[in-house]
Amino acid sequence: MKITKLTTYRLAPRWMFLKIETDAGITGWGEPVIEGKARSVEAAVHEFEPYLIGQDPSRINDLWQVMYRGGFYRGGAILMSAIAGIDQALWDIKGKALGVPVYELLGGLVRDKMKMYSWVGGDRPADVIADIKRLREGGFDTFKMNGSEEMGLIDSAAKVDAAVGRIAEIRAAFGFDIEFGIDFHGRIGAPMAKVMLRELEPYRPLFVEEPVLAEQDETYARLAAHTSIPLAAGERMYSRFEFKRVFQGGGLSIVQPDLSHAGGITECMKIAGMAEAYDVALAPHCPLGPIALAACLQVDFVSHNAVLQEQSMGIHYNKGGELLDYVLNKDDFHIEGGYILPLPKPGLGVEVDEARVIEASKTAPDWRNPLWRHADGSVAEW
Ligand SMILES: O=C(O)C(=O)C[C@@H](O)[C@H](O)CO
Ligand SMILES: [Mg+2]
Repeated sequence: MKITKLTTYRLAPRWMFLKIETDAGITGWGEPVIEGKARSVEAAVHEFEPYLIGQDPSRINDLWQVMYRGGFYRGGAILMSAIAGIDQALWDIKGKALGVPVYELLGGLVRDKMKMYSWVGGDRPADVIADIKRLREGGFDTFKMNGSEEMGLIDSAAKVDAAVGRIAEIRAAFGFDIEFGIDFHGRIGAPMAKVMLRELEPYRPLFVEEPVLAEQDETYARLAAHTSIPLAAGERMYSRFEFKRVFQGGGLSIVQPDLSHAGGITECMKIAGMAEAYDVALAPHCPLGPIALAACLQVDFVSHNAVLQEQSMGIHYNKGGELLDYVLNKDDFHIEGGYILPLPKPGLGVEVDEARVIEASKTAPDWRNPLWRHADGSVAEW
């Protein structure tokens, strides 16, 4: 079998799908994208074409190494997201060619169902109580929300109290019958992270995510020494070589590699294994589309230390497109009681509605995250 064509489709809400065709008529789909830089990733995918056209798609490991090492420069959000989507599509082809789901090629199921969580609130975490109530009726008992709005490197007790007050309201409304992660989203710098973690202790969140920006990953261990709250990060780390430093330095209880940013299934399987060796839990990041989620699930269902899976149903970013809009086999994404079952079909398990994808790609938005500024006019982390 030979790779014959790569086609990319940017489409609402902020996703990009990649279709890889072969001379055997088997097609694989991937989701290479960086939110807000889809065009850059699209260019990167097509710059990899000369390494892929005419090659045997079953040689995923060799093609991965060629893409990673063959161009001298390596790593980073754009190139690793391009490799991620190509890798996903190659695994999709392999599974379809052999007639089995990818998790069978990775050694088979370690669990019968996978725990999911739902986002509540938006960019500015306002009223999450109503969201939690609604989603609990749908069977979810685990949630995630932004922990604060803009936060200065040093900020006021009032700002801290406003952020912590929202968490206190959740516990007052639901007690400890629900679990939630608090995403600091990199908005809180190292000085205030210590303050916030101390004030959040009594409310026992399941985890705090991106307690500082990935570029301050040496801080994780220092923060972990000050709090019992499990710390999580990983969506802005792009290879096992970045995660290596975090495992060695310590401090993270949960790693959240993104299957569409960190080199795909091939790379995230290696990250998952490294995490297990350090007794670190795996909770893949996935605020994206169905192919990205399907790739996450393939890794979740074969990784002993996978504990939680993010999914984007109802997420505040999904304006103009919802998780399963471009999926024909919607029923296979069977979520019940906050768990999802393994996707049964060969490959990644997603039957893409290609006609709808092509149509949607004609009006693809150039999504960008908002640019926030502090009261003094300086740029604020979003
Ligand atoms: O889902 C998460 O944990 C996020 O922090 C969302 C963030 O990754 C946005 O997708 C960036 O545009
Ligand atoms: Mg996050």
